[in-house]
Amino acid sequence: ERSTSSFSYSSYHTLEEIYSWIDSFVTEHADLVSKIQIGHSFENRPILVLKFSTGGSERQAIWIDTGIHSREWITHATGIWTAKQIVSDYGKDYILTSLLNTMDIFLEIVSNPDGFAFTHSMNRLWRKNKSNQPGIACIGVDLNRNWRSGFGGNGSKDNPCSETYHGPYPHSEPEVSAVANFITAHGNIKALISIHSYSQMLMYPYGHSLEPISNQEEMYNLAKRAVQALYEVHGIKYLYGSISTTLYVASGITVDWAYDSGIKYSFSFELRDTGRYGFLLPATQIIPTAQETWMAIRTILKHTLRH
Ligand SMILES: NS(=O)(=O)N[C@@H](Cc1ccccc1)C(=O)O
Ligand SMILES: [Zn+2]
Repeated sequence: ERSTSSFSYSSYHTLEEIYSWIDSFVTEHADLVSKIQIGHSFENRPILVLKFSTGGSERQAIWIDTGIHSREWITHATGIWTAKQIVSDYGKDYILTSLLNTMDIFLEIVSNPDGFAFTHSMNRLWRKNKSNQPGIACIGVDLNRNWRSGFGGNGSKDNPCSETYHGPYPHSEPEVSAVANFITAHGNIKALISIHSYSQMLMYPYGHSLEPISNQEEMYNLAKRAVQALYEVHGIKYLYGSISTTLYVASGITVDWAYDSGIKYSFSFELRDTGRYGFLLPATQIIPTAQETWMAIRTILKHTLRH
């Protein structure tokens, strides 16, 4: 990709196309965006994060990740569109402008590069990463079960052949430890948004237990406002609430670890649709999905900026 102007935001792309787009995007917006490598995957692919910053040092920041589950292609596509929206909103939209004048945004688009490459090469419905252990027949750990929060609990499996295999120990997976170490070292992340598909839900901790978080009321009301902002774009309805009560019990998940690490505004999205196409969402829905998701994300950013 020599320039992002020839990149189609309404198509799905390969890992190589996305990494190449990232380089062009950073070159074209060098005043606002930089590329950080926070680690490498099991198969030694770089793990890349876009940093949106207007300067300063150790500023409070927002973390957004997409693509933890490799088959959820709508999430990477939404991440790419969101990156473009952030740079075009800065200087125009008062929320993004005031946010980026005092805070940074980190956006990890391909959080599971090995799995993503595999969905293009061998198995479109691959979910996990590609790590393997000697003597074990099945490959891959579920990167949304490997976090040190309720690790190994209900809603995760210790069978390596399971789609929700939690891995041998917390943060055993390089794709998880890279993010956990980055966030811990940064120490000033105020909100975390981990984007999945599908089901059309906006959720917050906990997943590993039915116990309400301390700021449950605030999170419920914020999720309600975010879902309303999303609905107003294309009329798409989302459910919202805590993960364990809205969806199912799941242990070792990103947002529970984030919340327990002090990131009070930790959310997880399940994007379109509700099952008609599922993970095979047609590319014609990429931009409408990204547009409506942005309005929900913007609502969360606005609240974080003010609290
Ligand atoms: N995206 S999904 O189909 O895998 N569903 C997710 C649901 C989910 C999403 C966020 C936190 C906990 C659980 C999963 O990890 O099971
Ligand atoms: Zn997922």
